Amino acid sequence: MSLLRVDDLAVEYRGAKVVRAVDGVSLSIDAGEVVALVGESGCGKSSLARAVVGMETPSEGSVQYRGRPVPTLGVRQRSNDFTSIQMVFQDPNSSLNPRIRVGAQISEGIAAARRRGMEATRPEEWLERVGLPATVVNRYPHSFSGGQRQRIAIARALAARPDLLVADEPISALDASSQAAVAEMMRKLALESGAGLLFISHDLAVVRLIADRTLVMYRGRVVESGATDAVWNESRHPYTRSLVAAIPEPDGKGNLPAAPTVAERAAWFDIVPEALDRV
Ligand SMILES: Nc1ncnc2c1ncn2[C@@H]1O[C@H](COP(=O)(O)OP(=O)(O)OP(=O)(O)O)[C@@H](O)[C@H]1O
Repeated sequence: MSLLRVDDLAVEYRGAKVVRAVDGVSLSIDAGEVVALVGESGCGKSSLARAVVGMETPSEGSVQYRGRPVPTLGVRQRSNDFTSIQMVFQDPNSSLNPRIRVGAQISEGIAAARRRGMEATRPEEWLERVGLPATVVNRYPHSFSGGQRQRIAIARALAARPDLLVADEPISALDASSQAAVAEMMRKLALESGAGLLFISHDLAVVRLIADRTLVMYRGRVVESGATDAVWNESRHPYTRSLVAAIPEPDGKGNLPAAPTVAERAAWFDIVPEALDRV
């Protein structure tokens, strides 16, 4: 059974006119798998993510987590079963409480894991895992940079020991130099705990670095999906080809590069593989 299964999902917003933001999307994610959802702004990625975590009610179709329908958010928060789904948003300020010390916020995640019978961990451990010193545990969010705050939001989500982590544009608010490293860190930490990761981004270059499978979304529909390297090297849909073509070509001849190795990917982003262990 898949960890997450989305079947023929539609999400509509009803105002003066009906906006069909997600239009018949199906996907599945297994434990230990990183699946990326890419597409331009407004194509429906956030609407899909919100439906996956129960923040949006499907107009059609279904979202099943471990074979059961995902309940709406209020019900989910009261049910220990569903604290095993965590979400990281683009803007860490929307998920961190400015009046609570970061260590206490990470402890909320730890408490959620404890309620599901997981062993106790300390907030300092999670800070160190996301590349921050344990000594910052008693500071408030305002004393950190935007990038550091996002690391704290990721630490809090991971401290809840999720089986499924849904990350909606988690790196787009970070400065360019740390985007790839934070994305790689999320992959590493999610997989270390055996979780599945749905990584949403408009940036195919970073997705190429971390995702096992990629789905390309265009105007509410998935127009292409498959192993990331196949989507990269053998994309069929013109929209995917335009996304791929927008990324600088390493060979300079207009040919798509062959599937890169992990070391090549790391080099492409100027990451020393050892450095990935430190972020
Ligand atoms: N609450 C809402 N009410 C009405 N329309 C909405 C609402 N939320 C999103 N939409 C519309 O649904 C469509 C998809 O939006 P969505 O935010 O899901 O896309 P996205 O790919 O995540 O874009 P972005 O990367 O800019 O967040 C857009 O046309 C958007 O204007």
